[in-house]
Amino acid sequence: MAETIFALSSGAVPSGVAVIRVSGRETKMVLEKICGRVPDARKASVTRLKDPATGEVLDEALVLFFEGPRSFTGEDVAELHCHGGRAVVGKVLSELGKFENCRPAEAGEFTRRAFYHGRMDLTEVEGLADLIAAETESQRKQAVRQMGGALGELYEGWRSRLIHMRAMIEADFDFADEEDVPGSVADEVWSEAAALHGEIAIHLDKSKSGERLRSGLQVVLMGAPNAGKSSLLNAIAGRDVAIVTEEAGTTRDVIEVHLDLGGYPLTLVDTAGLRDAGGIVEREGIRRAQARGQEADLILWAMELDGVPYDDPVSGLPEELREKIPLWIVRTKSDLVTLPEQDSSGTIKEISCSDRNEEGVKMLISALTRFAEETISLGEAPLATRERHRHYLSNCLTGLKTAVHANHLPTELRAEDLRRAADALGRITGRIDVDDLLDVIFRDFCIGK
Ligand SMILES: Nc1nc2c(c(=O)[nH]1)N(C=O)[C@@H](CNc1ccc(C(=O)N[C@@H](CCC(=O)O)C(=O)O)cc1)CN2
Ligand SMILES: Nc1nc2c(ncn2[C@@H]2O[C@H](COP(=O)(O)OP(=O)(O)OP(=O)(O)O)[C@@H](O)[C@H]2O)c(=O)[nH]1
Ligand SMILES: [Mg+2]
Repeated sequence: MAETIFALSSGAVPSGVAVIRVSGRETKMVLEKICGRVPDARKASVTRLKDPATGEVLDEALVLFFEGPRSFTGEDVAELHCHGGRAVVGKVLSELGKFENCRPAEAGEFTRRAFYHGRMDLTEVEGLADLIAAETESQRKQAVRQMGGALGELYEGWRSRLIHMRAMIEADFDFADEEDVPGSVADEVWSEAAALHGEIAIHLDKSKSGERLRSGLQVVLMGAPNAGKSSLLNAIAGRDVAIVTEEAGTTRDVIEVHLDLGGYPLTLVDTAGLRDAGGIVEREGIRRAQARGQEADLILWAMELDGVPYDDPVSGLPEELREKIPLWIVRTKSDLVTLPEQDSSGTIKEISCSDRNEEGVKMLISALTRFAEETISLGEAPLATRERHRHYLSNCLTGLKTAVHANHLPTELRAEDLRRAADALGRITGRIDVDDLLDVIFRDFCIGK
């Protein structure tokens, strides 16, 4: 933190305006040298930026100064809102680099300083990263909520209940020898711990939803060669994404399209048609198709309405994909034959469509939209959104469970399990030693954030 950092915080140049952010101890000195003065804190002022050595005007900018600790990072912060030309931005950044103890910021470093100075907890930091990555309304909503502290507050609330339980147990120790204090305090604590275990278990159960919302549902198109998968992908995407030919074995690579279905994110994946193929390239394509199928939230099994026996419609689908993953049969090329009665028996859902028939494609899109709504419905309660959260939540549950059930063990040991449970929650919010986690969390940030 000894160094002052700077970076372009707005998007790619050229742009209408470019925001260059500076944070750290030298901020005031930088402003004096480059603007001629330190502007009033938290007031926008139009200022000429000058080369400190020659006095040459670099740009006319809007300048903001935030005096620490009332700033985004908690340090002195300046923002130079310059014109967004490549040369302007390049020149201002290079002048900033000439000041002593000033250097370009690393990815996420401003936010890292905000975390370090206690302006944000780790779940808020993650929420901010998610907000910048958000592509759909539901993702934006979840991220704004998490950035605003909803998830962190939930976990800190649970943690303070655990800390309170331990305090009760310790108080019970202190009074244990005195006759007039009833020995039931501990019993109460254990029933409270059991109740908390229940709450956290429910929350953990729903966490898959939060993660799916963050990363988008994976829907994988699979089927025999020539079934019409790529045509369907193009029809749903509304553009010509994948190559379509009458040759079986056209698609080899995995092709992804990101869709926004009623605000829910869904990635539709086109894959190579499955068959016992000879060529090396096609075989590799089929291997990748099956790997994507394994990770899918839903498989769309494409097959022509005509010509394929109805007794085993999914023949060709690897055994291991049949049971685990929801699967819809999509009868393609429905324009070529008259439709049989729709059969919607069992868990397998059937939809008929054709890339030549808008109605069928629309039906499929609305079925996918409903699937997304049902799978990742965004309720009122904040959801865990990362594997990291789930990991520590289950550590917390283990601690709680051990404490509750170990009634044959001395209370000190059971209290120690409560501490472990509380620490696991503290690792999620970043209140408990997290140095080892930070690099991973900040790795995905943009420079300037
Ligand atoms: N120009 C600009 N726009 C931006 C940001 C920014 O840093 N600069 N933000 C960031 O990337 C976001 C806004 N977030 C911010 C959060 C806190 C503070 C801040 O100065 N907080 C002080 C004062 C709060 C107050 O006056 O109410 C504090 O928390 O003490 C600034 C921006 C989005 N837009
Ligand atoms: N009439 C009609 N032809 C279709 C329809 N969908 C696809 N086709 C034709 O069927 C052939 C194969 O279509 P593709 O979309 O390439 O099939 P695919 O399943 O992606 O095939 P592979 O990539 O080889 O596995 C092409 O000639 C398409 O024009 C449809 O709805 N109606
Ligand atoms: Mg194809």
